[in-house]
Amino acid sequence: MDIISENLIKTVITPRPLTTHKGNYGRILLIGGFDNYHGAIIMASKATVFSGAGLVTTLTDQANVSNLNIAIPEVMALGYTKTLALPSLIKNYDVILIGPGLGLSKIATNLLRTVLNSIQVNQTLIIDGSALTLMAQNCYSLPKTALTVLTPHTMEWQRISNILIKNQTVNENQRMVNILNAHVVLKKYHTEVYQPHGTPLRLNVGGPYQATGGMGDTLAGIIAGFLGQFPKNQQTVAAATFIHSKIADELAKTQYVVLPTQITAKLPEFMHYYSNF
Ligand SMILES: NC(=O)C1=CN([C@@H]2O[C@H](COP(=O)(O)OP(=O)(O)OC[C@H]3O[C@@H](n4cnc5c(N)ncnc54)[C@H](OP(=O)(O)O)[C@@H]3O)[C@@H](O)[C@H]2O)[C@@H](O)CC1
Ligand SMILES: Nc1ncnc2c1ncn2[C@@H]1O[C@H](COP(=O)(O)OP(=O)(O)O)[C@@H](O)[C@H]1O
Ligand SMILES: [Mg+2]
Repeated sequence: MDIISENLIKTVITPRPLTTHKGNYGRILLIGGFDNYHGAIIMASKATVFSGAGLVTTLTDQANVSNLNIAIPEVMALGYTKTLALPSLIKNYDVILIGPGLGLSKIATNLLRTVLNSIQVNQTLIIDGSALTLMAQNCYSLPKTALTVLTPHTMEWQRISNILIKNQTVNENQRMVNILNAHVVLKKYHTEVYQPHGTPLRLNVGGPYQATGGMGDTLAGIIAGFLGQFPKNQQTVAAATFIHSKIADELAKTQYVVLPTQITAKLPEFMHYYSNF
């Protein structure tokens, strides 16, 4: 088990070549924010934009569109309708994140199933929150993509892997990661980042001041933003995970709790620091 270091993050976050444009920094599609979870996808979308993604589109509950537009006008907001042609929409994106505030409704299940059936091998898929629970409930298999990243908390991992929380040892987790053939960010105190048949990485930053609803939605958004612009590998997933909790640690020097949106607001400053580090 290796520790995720500041050295790793500086190799991932590099200065931008002068002639690049938004098309070079990822076309990201986020899907979520239904039922009473509208805020989750707003937090995820904000985090994706603030982490530097080039073009961000968010598909959410129709009733959430104006709130999303007000919260983060850089995002192209799409309201869900029954006539939505999701398979042809998905084709336009490099990275798809599904799950923050998706809920467990029939609409949510249909959206997830369509994503799993439509995604192509050159695309990256991130599955978070309710989408993980739906995967487990419906016994859905993971598709073949360039990279699939699951971002469960320990209960979501129990549902997906059938490994009880008390039995979630590094060896057991790695065994299941190999079977699933997906990257897994197992969120907890000292989050672990797994890749199939690889060496697990452990975070040594972060703490209970992060125990606020939306903290994981925000992390999922950062991972999406990072995978849109940096190499699609475990180091990039680990760098996103590191910066999320590193910012929290900095804020926690003077704050009892750290809010997800405060972490997001600090992303550009911390990315600037690490790009020149
Ligand atoms: N503002 C919004 O719109 C927000 C929307 N959100 C959205 O809500 C959706 C449902 O996600 P969820 O994680 O809240 O519920 P669910 O998967 O049923 O887990 C609950 C069960 O798991 C356990 N458990 C929970 N966390 C754990 C942990 N870290 N480590 C270990 N155990 C943990 C917990 O245990 P207990 O609290 O009972 O001790 C309980 O048994 C999802 O789409 C998400 O994006 C939220 O992000 C909040 C802000
Ligand atoms: N005690 C803790 N120590 C470190 N990180 C924590 C702690 N409690 C929560 N977190 C972090 O907060 C996030 C919680 O994720 P999750 O439960 O999915 O949140 P949500 O679904 O409400 O957005 C994870 O990134 C996790 O590592
Ligand atoms: Mg979550």
